[in-house]
Amino acid sequence: MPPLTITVGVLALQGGVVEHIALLNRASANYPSVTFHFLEVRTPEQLSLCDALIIPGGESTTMAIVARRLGLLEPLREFVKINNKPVWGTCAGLVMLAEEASATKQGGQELIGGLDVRVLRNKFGTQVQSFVADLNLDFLGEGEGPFRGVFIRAPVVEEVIDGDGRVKVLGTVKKPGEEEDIVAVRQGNVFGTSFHPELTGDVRVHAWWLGNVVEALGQGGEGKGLVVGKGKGDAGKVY
Ligand SMILES: NC(=O)CC[C@H](N)C(=O)O
Repeated sequence: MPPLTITVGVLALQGGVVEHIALLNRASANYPSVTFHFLEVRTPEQLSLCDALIIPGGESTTMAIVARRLGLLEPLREFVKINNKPVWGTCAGLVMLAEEASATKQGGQELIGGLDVRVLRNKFGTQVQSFVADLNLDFLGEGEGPFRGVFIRAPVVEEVIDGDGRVKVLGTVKKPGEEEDIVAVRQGNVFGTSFHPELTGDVRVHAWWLGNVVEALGQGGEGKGLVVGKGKGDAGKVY
């Protein structure tokens, strides 16, 4: 069996690209039998080399305009919704992966979609209202301590618009005096977080997601016997 090689792209039109790549590199140490390539993606050709993709934070309106100009919007939609490759969006990336967004600029903004949710952009206000909150992310596994969520002009999921229960809520935050907000969701191959794990130095969400990528790529090859994921329900599972 040939060794398993996985190429993970990070959409690099703007926003927190190098931070994601740094944490992906660290997370990849959890999967020593897999060869990972991490690739900055700016063209449809580069996207076509990827098995999985991260869409970073930044500004979703700008990202959509640049993606359109570079001919990337349709290939991204195909990547997420037709080829069903694993994709993770953080903050503006979550906005891009939503089917609907409110608080958009006049005339709306283009989205990639894939998550049957409506996001509310900039839920907590402007840059100066950025905050950090300890989150209980059960999917990280039993007994894991809280995860420091960094929220910067963050969106939240204001409504799940899929009635079939395909959208799983994986994390919430509750600010004092406010309602609980949904800040992490997954629908099949698509994962989104309102917060920025790449800015924390805490590798756990990246390691969990890479474990999912390895699993999704379904691996025979070297993946056989690989222990991945400490997520609920798959602790110690051998793929
Ligand atoms: N930190 C971020 O990614 C901010 C997201 C930005 N407010 C948007 O709606 O696109």
